[in-house]
Amino acid sequence: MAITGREGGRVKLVLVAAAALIDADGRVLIAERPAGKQLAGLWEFPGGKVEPGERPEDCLIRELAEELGITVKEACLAPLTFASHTYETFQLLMPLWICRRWEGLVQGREGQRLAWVRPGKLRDYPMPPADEPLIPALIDIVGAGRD
Ligand SMILES: Nc1nc2c([nH]c(=O)n2[C@@H]2O[C@H](COP(=O)(O)OP(=O)(O)OP(=O)(O)O)[C@@H](O)[C@H]2O)c(=O)[nH]1
Ligand SMILES: [Mg+2]
Repeated sequence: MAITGREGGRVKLVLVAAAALIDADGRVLIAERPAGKQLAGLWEFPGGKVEPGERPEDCLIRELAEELGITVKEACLAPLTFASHTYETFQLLMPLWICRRWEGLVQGREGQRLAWVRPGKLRDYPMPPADEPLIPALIDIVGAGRD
């Protein structure tokens, strides 16, 4: 049988590379999607769409520089888990890497608000539906946090 989407039609697959940056206190960085973008106001992991012909790791390093102003070495990215979520108009496939080392100061380069959050508190921040299933993997690897 042919591979079909939820409606029985063809599915548009969108590949997004994302990172969970972890600080020395075991907090995870999330960023608020700016007004005007799809899913505005929701908190997400930094990252973005993989361009045609681009390696996902190169995409993530590029997006972390563009969005946060930091330099990340590929050796400092470890695969953690992935999201596969059926949105109305596309199928999101989003590998999530964990990163504990980077160069530079993390800043919201695109005007987005940032928050460093203990994994056990991530549910206090509204996230895209694709992201909720990723939280247990973060709690497993980092711990829920003290408070
Ligand atoms: N970066 C990121 N995108 C996510 C997450 N969860 C999630 O559903 N998405 C979706 O994945 C897609 C990636 O979008 P993006 O806006 O980050 O892509 P981008 O950085 O390349 O921006 P652009 O397309 O505006 O240039 C969006 O449809 C977004 O809603 C997440 O945790 N992080
Ligand atoms: Mg992005």
